[in-house]
Amino acid sequence: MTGAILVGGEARSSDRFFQATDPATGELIEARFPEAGIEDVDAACRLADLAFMDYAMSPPTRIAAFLEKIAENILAIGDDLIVSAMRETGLPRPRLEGERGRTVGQLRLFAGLVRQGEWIDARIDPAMPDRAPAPRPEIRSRKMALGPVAVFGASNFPLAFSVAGGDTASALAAGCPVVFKGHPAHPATGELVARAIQSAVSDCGLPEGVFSYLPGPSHELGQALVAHPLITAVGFTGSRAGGLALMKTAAERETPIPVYAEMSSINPVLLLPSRLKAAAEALGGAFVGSLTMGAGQFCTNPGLLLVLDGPDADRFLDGATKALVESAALTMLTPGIHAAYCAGIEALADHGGARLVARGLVGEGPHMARAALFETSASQFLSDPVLSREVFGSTSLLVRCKDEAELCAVLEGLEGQLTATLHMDEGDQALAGRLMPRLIRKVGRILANGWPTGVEVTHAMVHGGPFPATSDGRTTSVGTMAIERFLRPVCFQDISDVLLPEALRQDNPLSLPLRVDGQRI
Ligand SMILES: NC(=O)C1=CN([C@@H]2O[C@H](COP(=O)(O)OP(=O)(O)OC[C@H]3O[C@@H](n4cnc5c(N)ncnc54)[C@H](O)[C@@H]3O)[C@@H](O)[C@H]2O)C=CC1
Ligand SMILES: O=C(O)CCC(=O)C(=O)O
Repeated sequence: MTGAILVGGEARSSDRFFQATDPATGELIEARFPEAGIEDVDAACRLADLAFMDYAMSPPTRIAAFLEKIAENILAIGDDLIVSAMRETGLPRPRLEGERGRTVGQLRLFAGLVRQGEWIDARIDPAMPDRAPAPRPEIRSRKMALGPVAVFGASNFPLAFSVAGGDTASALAAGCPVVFKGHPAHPATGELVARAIQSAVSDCGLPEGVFSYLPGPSHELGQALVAHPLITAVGFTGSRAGGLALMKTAAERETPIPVYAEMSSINPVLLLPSRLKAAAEALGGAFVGSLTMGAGQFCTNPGLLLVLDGPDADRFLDGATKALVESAALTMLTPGIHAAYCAGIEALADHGGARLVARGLVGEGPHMARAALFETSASQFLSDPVLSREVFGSTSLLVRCKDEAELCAVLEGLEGQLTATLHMDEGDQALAGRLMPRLIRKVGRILANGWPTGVEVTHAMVHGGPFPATSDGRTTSVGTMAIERFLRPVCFQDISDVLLPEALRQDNPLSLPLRVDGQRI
């Protein structure tokens, strides 16, 4: 790791440098990293475009082997990767080791998906030369990669949502070269992973432009990347302001492109009455575990609790308070995120419409988050949009609803969400059934009797949801369905076999699953 901008196979430097902060001490980390400039953006995008068709038309086995090689190279970095991520993010070792496992598992899951071939969605509608009154031509189609993709990593998952995270894995799986904008909060960790990908490109004999890495803190860098005419789509996880700014740039280009941005969510948790009666205090304690995990720096953090008012709501608050007042303060990812968290808590504490229920322990480090829990009434909540704004970190607001109608009004007033959680038992089935259509309209994932933090990476997972949880609620950024974001269908009508992509040739040389005249074979 030398501090470099990686443009294809080349390591470049710059005359501008930046440093990361160790959030545990507040000190700058000594290593200096070159800031990528507009010329690097242009060179990376041109190389990506040059690599595109060769890479996209590769047999699935070649792409799958590449994804597996990336996973292998990441593991080969060894403990340096974990140590670097700990220093740059303040996250603890077990969490980062788990995240490395998730990252590698994600790459391997996509490799399996790519090999299996269903994602190509090869379809053949045979010609009907004798059809009357007019013959039908032969029609074949497959899903094809969009082209070079710009990916922005998140600060809160320096491995699983960063350089080799879900957006990169799904774009590479689809056959799209990736130009990655490095997150300025973890440049050493980012570069270690970027070099692992760069080596995998050469180990697998792929064109160098399949991957480039552009580190830097400036918005201009990210903007130039999204505006670059050779970029065809964007993957992003981060703030609402950042996601919206990139969506605007993408929409205003001469050729607008899709932006898949995962932004803000407060993840309502509904504590239904029968379950609450049975387990109010225990639920309060379990809730605090999810709230404070990772200093609450999850977009799936349970930021809103909805409850029918009554003594069981008080018992829940008692249980939560007991756990919360003993919860340790944890270091946040960056001074900026910590400052935004403190400002958010202050705004809620000063807000006449919300009452502070409890705070966690005070920490000793410079950027430590004390957990917080507030409560309010549904009528207050409904009358003031400030109360439903995300405060990124370990804080949550309990809303007391006087009846089911008020609970439904609160749900209907919410913006789009990544998740909604039901705590329920058999006695709550009927109410849950009435709430379900409302939840389906609002969120990407509905779960029962668990907590929303900790997303599984699987085939059925949806980590998405209507705006502003994401910029496009039709998709997911976690799980194998994420590949769909970077594909488009291309149809071949009466094209001779020799000109067809291999995936659609008559003798099915890739042994792909096919849909012939609508039937799976
Ligand atoms: N949705 C989620 O999962 C997450 C949300 N956040 C939110 O984001 C806040 C700040 O955290 P960051 O990780 O720094 O997110 P951020 O959105 O500020 O930055 C993410 C990436 O986008 C780039 N970027 C941001 N604004 C841009 C703009 N206007 N033009 C071009 N590029 C831009 C940054 O340089 C960085 O590479 C947090 O306080 C939290 O509210 C943070 C992490 C994850
Ligand atoms: O909860 C998780 O595992 C994922 C959360 C997430 O996507 C995020 O915070 O960006």
